[in-house]
Amino acid sequence: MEVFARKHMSFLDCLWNRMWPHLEQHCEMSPNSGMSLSPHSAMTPSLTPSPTSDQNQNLSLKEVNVPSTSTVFIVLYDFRARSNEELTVRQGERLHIVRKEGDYVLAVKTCGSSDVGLVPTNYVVESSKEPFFNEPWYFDGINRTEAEKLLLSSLNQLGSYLIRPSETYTDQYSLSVRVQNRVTHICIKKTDGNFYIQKNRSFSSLQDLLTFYKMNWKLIKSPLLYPCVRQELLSTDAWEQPRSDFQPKRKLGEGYFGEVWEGLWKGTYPVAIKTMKQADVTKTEFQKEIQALKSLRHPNLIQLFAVCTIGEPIYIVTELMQKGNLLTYLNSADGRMLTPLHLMHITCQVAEGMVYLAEKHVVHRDLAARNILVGDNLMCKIADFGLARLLKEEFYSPSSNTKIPVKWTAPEAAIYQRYSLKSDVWSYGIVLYEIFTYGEQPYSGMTNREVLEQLNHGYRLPRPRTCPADVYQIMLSCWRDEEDLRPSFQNLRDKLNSINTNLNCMQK
Ligand SMILES: Nc1ncnc2c1ncn2[C@@H]1O[C@H](COP(=O)(O)OP(=O)(O)OP(=O)(O)O)[C@@H](O)[C@H]1O
Repeated sequence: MEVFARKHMSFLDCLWNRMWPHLEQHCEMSPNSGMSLSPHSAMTPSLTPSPTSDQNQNLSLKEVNVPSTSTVFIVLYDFRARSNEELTVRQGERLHIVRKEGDYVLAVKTCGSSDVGLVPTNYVVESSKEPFFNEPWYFDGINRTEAEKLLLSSLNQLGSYLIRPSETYTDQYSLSVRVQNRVTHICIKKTDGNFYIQKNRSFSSLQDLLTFYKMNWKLIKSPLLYPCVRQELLSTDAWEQPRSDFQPKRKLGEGYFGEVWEGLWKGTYPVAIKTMKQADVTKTEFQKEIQALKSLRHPNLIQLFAVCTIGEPIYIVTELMQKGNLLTYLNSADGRMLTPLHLMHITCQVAEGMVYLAEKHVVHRDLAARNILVGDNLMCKIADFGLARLLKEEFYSPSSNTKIPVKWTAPEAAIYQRYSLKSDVWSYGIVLYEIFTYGEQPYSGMTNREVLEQLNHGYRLPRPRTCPADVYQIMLSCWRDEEDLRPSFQNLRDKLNSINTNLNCMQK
């Protein structure tokens, strides 16, 4: 009875294993026998002993490197692990292959357990052998989040769709469709080789299923108009956080990049949320810059907390600075009370942050008091480093002269876009001017064109009344025509620290 049931109704293996658990023993084979004792032995290929290697024992996904682009393999036959080194897999499951080891592959399941183990090579087949693998709408090896990211990107539109293997169930697929600004995921089941969404309508191929639901899209409430445009996925990592974790509460301001909101992370932690439209940034640049921001950490730089790049608008989430930007702060009643000693303290902090950026070879391009943020105890932090480069050319080019902050920008950068650490040094000189004038507009009353003309004739901003003479000399050195003659940020920091120390001593 048992043999008959197993032979003729092998798809009920789970049930038979429960009813006759002892036979599972029979399914196992001696590691050295080289032949299968499985009841399916007529169908399954023969086995050679797996390579014994201590390395593979108890490996988990964390410990092995699975290339994100690795080909997905499908399991052809159930395989029960006979030692710690092997991986139990079921027909239809999908695997990433870590490497080949003789007649075995070291594999990890694409979903579920992250255990790594050996599976006989002849028990698996590349998923590219599936009949629909080359269809434009079929996306192998992507998960729900990645599908959403692709469909919601600006290259796709309402009605864009794709089919992907289910993350959770073997032999199931998901039809992901963009409906307005969200994605719906519809489950496609497969039974006896037929695919269906609704039990009473099954199709022998995914192609047929799609043809039907394109015509009868109201049944799934999602028009299927365009296969999803393929593109490199924005990488998902620990910085990517769900949009729903952030609640914008109060608008703090607006800049070229979009709006900035005070908000809460998970309902409790105060954060600043900067919003940017996907359409305004070049994607590869965005990736590069955000990657750079993630690696920067300094007490005088605004700390990046998280990003939300799935959907619109992009969120860049940073620490919240309670007192807002330095320009507004200097102009405020509190700011007006600051003594030259306080002002020196601010200049030193900004210089410290810029030394760090210089060491990391990051050019700010938009250093200005409006991009420095103030917290409690006059803590100052530089913001927006690197963001200027994210904007598409037409949004931030000298030809659209209203956009470029000419009065803060070194002439070679404003005219020839020759940005460098030394053009940042020029801008730092302007920040010193803003600090010692309590936030006055530099070159007040002059147009951008007049500023560039006057600078070319050797004109420089005058010394602010509260500015010590040696600090004004530093400002002038930042505005030297020749970039090479301008001081480095290390040099500026050392000089300002020593002036600050002297001032402090004089006060005592
Ligand atoms: N992390 C933050 N904490 C508190 N306030 C912030 C934060 N980031 C920005 N703000 C506020 O939001 C305003 C707008 O910021 P945003 O960076 O978009 O524009 P900007 O720096 O003023 O101009 P631009 O970006 O065009 O140079 C800032 O001036 C500041 O007052």
